[in-house]
Amino acid sequence: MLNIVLFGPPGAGKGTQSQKLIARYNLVHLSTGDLLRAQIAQGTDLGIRAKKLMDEGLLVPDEVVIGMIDNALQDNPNAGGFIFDGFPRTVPQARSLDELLAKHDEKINCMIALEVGEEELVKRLLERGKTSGRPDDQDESKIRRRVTVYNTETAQVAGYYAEQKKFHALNGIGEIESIFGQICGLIDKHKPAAAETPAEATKEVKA
Ligand SMILES: Nc1ncnc2c1ncn2[C@@H]1O[C@H](COP(=O)(O)OP(=O)(O)O)[C@@H](O)[C@H]1O
Repeated sequence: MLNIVLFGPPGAGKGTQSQKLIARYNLVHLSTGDLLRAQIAQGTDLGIRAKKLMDEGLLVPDEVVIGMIDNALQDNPNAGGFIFDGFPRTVPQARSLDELLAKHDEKINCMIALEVGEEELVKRLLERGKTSGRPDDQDESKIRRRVTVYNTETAQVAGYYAEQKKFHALNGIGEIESIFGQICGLIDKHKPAAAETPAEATKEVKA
């Protein structure tokens, strides 16, 4: 399996690049933002509680998103791998993700961070807010709060993956296709050599 964390502040382009990556590598896209918005649309208790926080640009509690990811991993036993988008957003979430993947004998292969400065993020999100219908995209002060939450609570997740030598940063400003090409270059360098594993395993069994 190929498991990638796509990382970066709100508006960095994670969703756009995820769509292209799932097609190229046959992966399942797990966006905690999308999963939460699905809960809101269904009017579940979880959705009602999460909506208040999301509309204010604050994070929902770790155990809520960790539970959703746990369920999603179990719901996709035959996936070729996953793109985690918008998750993990805190160090406890990153630790939990490692534990959940370990239960399935899996791990994160690489984490790719898209770097974009605050003024560009605000511009992009206000533009997205014109059509996305997302309350958190329509108010500049809420957008800036999301960027601040990213800088104070989420940015340290990069250090967690750097310690595991899995952190890679790319400039998120540029042509979508060019950024996609750079992401694919990194993935191709770090993806597991699928063909080698079974052959090695067979050799060991014989020996
Ligand atoms: N992993 C997470 N942990 C906590 N809250 C989350 C997480 N993922 C999404 N959220 C909530 O959902 C909101 C929207 O997330 P998302 O769709 O990823 O948007 P964006 O990255 O564009 O801000 C966040 O501001 C936060 O309130």
